[in-house]
Amino acid sequence: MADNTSLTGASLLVDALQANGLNNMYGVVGIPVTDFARLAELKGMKFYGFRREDSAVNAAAAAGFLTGKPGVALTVSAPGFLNGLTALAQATKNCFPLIMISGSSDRHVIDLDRGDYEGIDQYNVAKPFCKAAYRVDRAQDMGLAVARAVRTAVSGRPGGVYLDLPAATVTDTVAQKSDANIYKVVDAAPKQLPSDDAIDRAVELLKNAKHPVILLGKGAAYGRGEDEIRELVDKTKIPFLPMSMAKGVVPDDSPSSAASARSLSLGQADVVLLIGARLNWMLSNGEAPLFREDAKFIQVEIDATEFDSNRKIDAPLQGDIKSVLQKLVPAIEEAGIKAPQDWLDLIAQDSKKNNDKFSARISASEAKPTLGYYSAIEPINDLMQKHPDTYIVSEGANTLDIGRNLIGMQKPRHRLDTGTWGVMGVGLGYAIATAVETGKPVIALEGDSAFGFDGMEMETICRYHLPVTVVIVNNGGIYNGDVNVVPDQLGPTVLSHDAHYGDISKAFGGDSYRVNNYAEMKDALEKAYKSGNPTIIDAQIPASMGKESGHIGNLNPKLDLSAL
Ligand SMILES: Cc1ncc(Cn2c(C)c(CCOP(=O)(O)OP(=O)(O)O)sc2=O)c(N)n1
Ligand SMILES: [Mg+2]
Repeated sequence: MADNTSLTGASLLVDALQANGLNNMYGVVGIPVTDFARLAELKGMKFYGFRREDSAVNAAAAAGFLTGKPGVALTVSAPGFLNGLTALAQATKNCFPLIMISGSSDRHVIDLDRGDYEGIDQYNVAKPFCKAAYRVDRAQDMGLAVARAVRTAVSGRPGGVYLDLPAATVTDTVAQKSDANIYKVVDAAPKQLPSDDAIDRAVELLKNAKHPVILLGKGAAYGRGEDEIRELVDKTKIPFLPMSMAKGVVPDDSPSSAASARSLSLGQADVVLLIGARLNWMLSNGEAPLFREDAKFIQVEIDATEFDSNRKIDAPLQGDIKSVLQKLVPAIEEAGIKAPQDWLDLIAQDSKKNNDKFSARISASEAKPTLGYYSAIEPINDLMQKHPDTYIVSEGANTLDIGRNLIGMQKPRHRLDTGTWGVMGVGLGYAIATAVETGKPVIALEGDSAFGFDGMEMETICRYHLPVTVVIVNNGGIYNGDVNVVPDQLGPTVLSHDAHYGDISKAFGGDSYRVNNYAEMKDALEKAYKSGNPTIIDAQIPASMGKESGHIGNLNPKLDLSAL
């Protein structure tokens, strides 16, 4: 490499990323970052080229969730930056650490609005959608820029950081490398411990609880608190419920799981211990009837402004999850706290009733000659129990919701899905980064509409020959495929039902299967898993299957269209 290249902003940026242990980059190149990406590869980074920026930034976000280090994404300016912005915002909402680097224009051109090639004020546009935005205008500031980006992304509540990289900085130089002051951030995410008073307050509440429950959010998975949480559940037998991406923090088949008795366990709980879970829309904002009006809440949360966001928190425990639990669990054990047996019996009874109903639905679906949601997804659950190292990524509505309940997880951080915003189009980007970062097989369980948002990334999966099996549950529509409102006009939710999505995989050298019943689905899944090849399995189900908006139909305003 020419000597002066090593003194450019581009080279110093790579040095600073590598100094902080960041060696993978997910992006789409073009003006002004193409050579920057090439230089990154020449200096030992791995660059993964995508077909669209939102998938690349989603991949970097997933890498952040899985590794605890910020994922790194790269986009071009303006349209590429804007394509990545949704994923940057989604990462911030999900509290996944991520640094999105976008090429940009020089300030003097933007600020005088002189009309640049792909010129918008990206630095200011990004701010409302991320944890912080920084702009690096001089090569000499590169060490500081990356240090700030890394620390901001992972400290406190993790999130997305935008790093604006003007074209001029790419080629700007320093006289000597040391001028850029490149260093590894010291203790990027410092431990934060709760006060002894806060611990005592929480223990006091649990001591008197008749109906305690533990609610685990994706923060508990990200915070790597599984050892402490498993000990807490094992020692106290307090029933737990995992939110979607917290599944596996405690194995779903644990006898203390109350997931099958969700309404009863939350609706009758008198003390709720929230661990890395926010009382947002996914938990009815903490309101009745999901929770009792008189329920008391203990909340483990790193961001104090989250407390009382939706209802009074009686025992706030501020700190990082692992540090809080390392103080809280021994204190609970010392107090000899155990869940009352009558409460456990009540939950066990309700769980058995609901599990019996669920199993009957699965067996009925498996017995049918055609495929349904349950018979299409149950083979994935079977495979997961046999191979718990496998990762699951999922998106859709019914496909997502039924899959969440049907697929039991044994390990933490092995399930990624549409997250707090329920965003479609995350699946394949998440699957790619999961396969890259872990080297393990990934199953992407997709609704047919959801797959359409990022289906072209199947080419990326095939190009890097990743062990990703994409199962597309095809009911020919958004939620379902047979609601037409105007004769001989396709309804707004209707998509192609007799579709051969598998051909997209074949087009790029991947494998494909089309299955119409349980046995065929089971067989195709086994073959795909064993092959380690990129694969699409087209699981055809009737267009009539699927509820509008899956399990969150209550959020979709209903109009009386019959009168029209
Ligand atoms: C970016 C984006 N656009 C649109 C939606 C709305 N939406 C859409 C378009 C969904 C797809 C549902 O259809 P599917 O085929 O993926 O799954 P099922 O048919 O099995 O329900 S789920 C949902 O909330 C969204 N959540 N995110
Ligand atoms: Mg569908």
